[in-house]
Amino acid sequence: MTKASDEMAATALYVRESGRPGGPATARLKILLGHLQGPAATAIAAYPTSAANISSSYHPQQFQYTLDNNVLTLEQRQFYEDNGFLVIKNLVPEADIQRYRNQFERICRKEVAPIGLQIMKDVTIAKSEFHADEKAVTKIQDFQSDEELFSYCTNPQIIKYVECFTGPNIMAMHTMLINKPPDSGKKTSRHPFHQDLHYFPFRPSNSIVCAWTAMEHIDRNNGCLVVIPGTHKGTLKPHDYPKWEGGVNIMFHGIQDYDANQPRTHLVMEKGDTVFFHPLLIHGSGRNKTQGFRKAISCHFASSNCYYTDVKGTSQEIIEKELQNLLEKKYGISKIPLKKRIVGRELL
Ligand SMILES: CCCCCCCCCC(=O)SCCNC(=O)CCNC(=O)[C@H](O)C(C)(C)COP(=O)(O)OP(=O)(O)OC[C@H]1O[C@@H](n2cnc3c(N)ncnc32)[C@H](O)[C@@H]1OP(=O)(O)O
Ligand SMILES: Nc1ncnc2c1ncn2[C@@H]1O[C@H](COP(=O)(O)OP(=O)(O)OP(=O)(O)O)[C@@H](O)[C@H]1O
Ligand SMILES: O=C(O)CCC(=O)C(=O)O
Ligand SMILES: [Fe+2]
Ligand SMILES: [Mg+2]
Repeated sequence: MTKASDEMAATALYVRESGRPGGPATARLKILLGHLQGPAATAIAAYPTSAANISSSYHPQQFQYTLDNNVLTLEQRQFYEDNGFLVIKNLVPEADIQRYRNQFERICRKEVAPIGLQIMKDVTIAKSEFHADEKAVTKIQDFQSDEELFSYCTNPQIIKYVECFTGPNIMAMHTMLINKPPDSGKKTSRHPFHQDLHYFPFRPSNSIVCAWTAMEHIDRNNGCLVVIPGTHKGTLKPHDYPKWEGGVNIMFHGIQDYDANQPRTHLVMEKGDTVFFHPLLIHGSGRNKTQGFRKAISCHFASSNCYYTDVKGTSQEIIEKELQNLLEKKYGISKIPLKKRIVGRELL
């Protein structure tokens, strides 16, 4: 694959937003390729593979979900192995979080418009005539082209931990800043229980990890993350929209047949605390019962050794179809497979 076609694939998402491909920001974005294709493969070859990493582990049998690089204590490794998540307290400095907050506000005020950025509104607001500024934005996605927000993904403190799960050659695959609004009374501020892998057309799942950082104190009052420990050991479950009376946000698919009796853990976190979790871990977030907009920033990282998969004929086909229909309706663009829409950015 040539450099030009590589970039064309990588900018597929951006073409429809900005009306023009390329440009300095997109030139630095690369699609995550299978390890046999394209220029990304050159970069990959310079690094040890994650397989090599696993085999150099002191605990090859014992540990399946973490790598041996002397960052995690034995207890921390064991905790992630058993539970599928790990909270690191006070990881991201307050000054950095203030920068993300300021940039988010600039984006909401439309002072900056990063290429490829998706702005999501709460369903209650999206379906009404009310279009205020940041109060209408429930989350932004795909901020990989925004240097200010992307500095979250390159934060050395974050990367140090990410490497424990992905190995050293890392791609930032999906980014979000979530601005959970006060619940309107319809419970639409909830995020149903789901597995993030449902949205991702690449594997293996053990080489993917989400970092999610609280931008303020978050507890059950303003809708904390809720996890079902140990569920990362299961398989990807079928997802669809939950049948909630008050409505559900677009693309907020949930697991249909989850066991409501499984014990949940509510993650109470302070500003800067960061949870790393496996893409099969079942999680969601509760209602925001406060008047504030609850903020968190997150990135899904993957090893560059991951490869894209075709979701056709799998339980993930539903999200691909939904995105294709949306694009067709909104922009008249014909069918783009999911694997062409999730664009990673290499951490250089
Ligand atoms: C990743 C871990 C899991 C996290 C969950 C997030 C899922 C992540 C999945 C992906 O990211 S897949 C990878 C690629 N990502 C994307 O393609 C981003 C998809 N997002 C979008 O395309 C736009 O952000 C979206 C269409 C959702 C909103 O864009 P706009 O604000 O320009 O849309 P617009 O206002 O024109 O609304 C389009 C339709 O959606 C409706 N809509 C918008 N926001 C809504 C909402 N929140 N709830 C329900 N409906 C909503 C809106 O009413 C309208 O419906 P109608 O055509 O029937 O009028
Ligand atoms: N029927 C359901 N289907 C899928 N997920 C659900 C369902 N009911 C609740 N959840 C999810 O359970 C998680 C936590 O629920 P929790 O009970 O803590 O929050 P809440 O119902 O919003 O608030 P609270 O119970 O504290 O008043 C959230 O991720 C929520 O979206
Ligand atoms: O509510 C949150 O902050 C988490 C949402 C979430 O899990 C997701 O978008 O995948
Ligand atoms: Fe999620
Ligand atoms: Mg509840």
